[in-house]
Amino acid sequence: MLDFHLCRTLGAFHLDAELKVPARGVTALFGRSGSGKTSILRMIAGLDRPDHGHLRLTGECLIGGEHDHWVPAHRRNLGVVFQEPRLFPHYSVRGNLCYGMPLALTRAQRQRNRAHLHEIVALLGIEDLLTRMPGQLSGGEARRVAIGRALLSRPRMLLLDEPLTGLDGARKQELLHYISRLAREIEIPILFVSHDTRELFAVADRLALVDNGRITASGEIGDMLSRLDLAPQTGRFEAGSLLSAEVLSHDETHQLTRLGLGAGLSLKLARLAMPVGRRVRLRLRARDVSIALETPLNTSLRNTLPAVIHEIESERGHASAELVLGIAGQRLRARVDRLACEELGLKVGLGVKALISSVALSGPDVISLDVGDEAAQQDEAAGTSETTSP
Ligand SMILES: Nc1ncnc2c1ncn2[C@@H]1O[C@H](COP(=O)(O)OP(=O)(O)OP(=O)(O)O)[C@@H](O)[C@H]1O
Repeated sequence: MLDFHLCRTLGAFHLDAELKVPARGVTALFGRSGSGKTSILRMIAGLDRPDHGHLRLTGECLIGGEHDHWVPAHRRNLGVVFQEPRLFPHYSVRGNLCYGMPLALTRAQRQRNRAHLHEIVALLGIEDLLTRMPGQLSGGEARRVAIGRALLSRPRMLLLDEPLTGLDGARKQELLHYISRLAREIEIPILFVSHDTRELFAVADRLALVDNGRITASGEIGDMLSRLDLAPQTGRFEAGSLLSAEVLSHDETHQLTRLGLGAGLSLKLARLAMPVGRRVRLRLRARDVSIALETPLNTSLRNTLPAVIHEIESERGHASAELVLGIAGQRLRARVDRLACEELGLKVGLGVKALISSVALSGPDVISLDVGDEAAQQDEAAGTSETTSP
């Protein structure tokens, strides 16, 4: 468990942040620029001291408590990666990686360190960079090395402060891929600071919303993104849902993949390079979900799912209304015209059909939840995975 209540006054800014979350998987601190995310992270890392408060990590008190503890940064055993990679310019990549590794006095310890180095280097895809100097690395490569260096010190938690800032689209996707892979393959919990919902979708398991120095809500990422009351903070344009699904089959003729949502429901989208049986997380934007009262005839939409309306929010001054639908025990957000809402008589408890275009969904909207995806994708490419027709 990560449990803190940290208070600090920074000029005119008052931080009073309280959070209790399980110390496993990826927890994202999400909020606008200037909301206080970095200040919270720095106090957790031990780089700044709160005016008062407490911090406990897996039972150990690092700040506050009965004896007013203050464990200094170097004794907290946390791996911290900032926006800037901060590598040592005069050390090679290998030198940087080995810098914080635990001292190895015996042969067995040296072997353990070596095995750990190989494991992390492979996980981050930096095998070919080991002899380079930091000045010869791209922005994304330097950040992967910084994350590797933090992990090799065997931290009990990894703190990432907007590690994707300043990278272009392709480099960002690449680094996100490595971070989400790390999150699934290492057992170290990650606290991830971000102000980009796309990053959250790709890596976070839990979300804590930071607003004006306070943590205003926290919870499982799918629940948080589908909560209408949090829309002003989670972002109206990118409003959507995260659904859990499983690859059921591929239709090679039409280049489609069928994903099972549970309760016998499924939806089709463009062919994914993932084997049958793969568990995935699927992002569906609210604006890509339409509503009908009956299953429409003669439509180009390939996905018609029975749903029940759980919530409706229609704000004056907006042309659209926000809906939360229940589908196979999951929450799905939809955005429809207010006029359509009135004309169709949509209300809470009504059974409807959710219509989703298969072309609204694409590869980047689907994240694998299982480890070893690359191997599976290579199998796929080699034609060795199981493939059936829908
Ligand atoms: N040393 C300081 N003195 C005065 N004000 C400060 C100081 N450090 C931070 N602040 C203020 O505290 C607030 C929170 O800053 P912080 O960097 O934690 O926000 P953030 O959410 O991480 O922002 P960003 O996403 O832009 O990095 C801001 O209003 C900032 O101006």
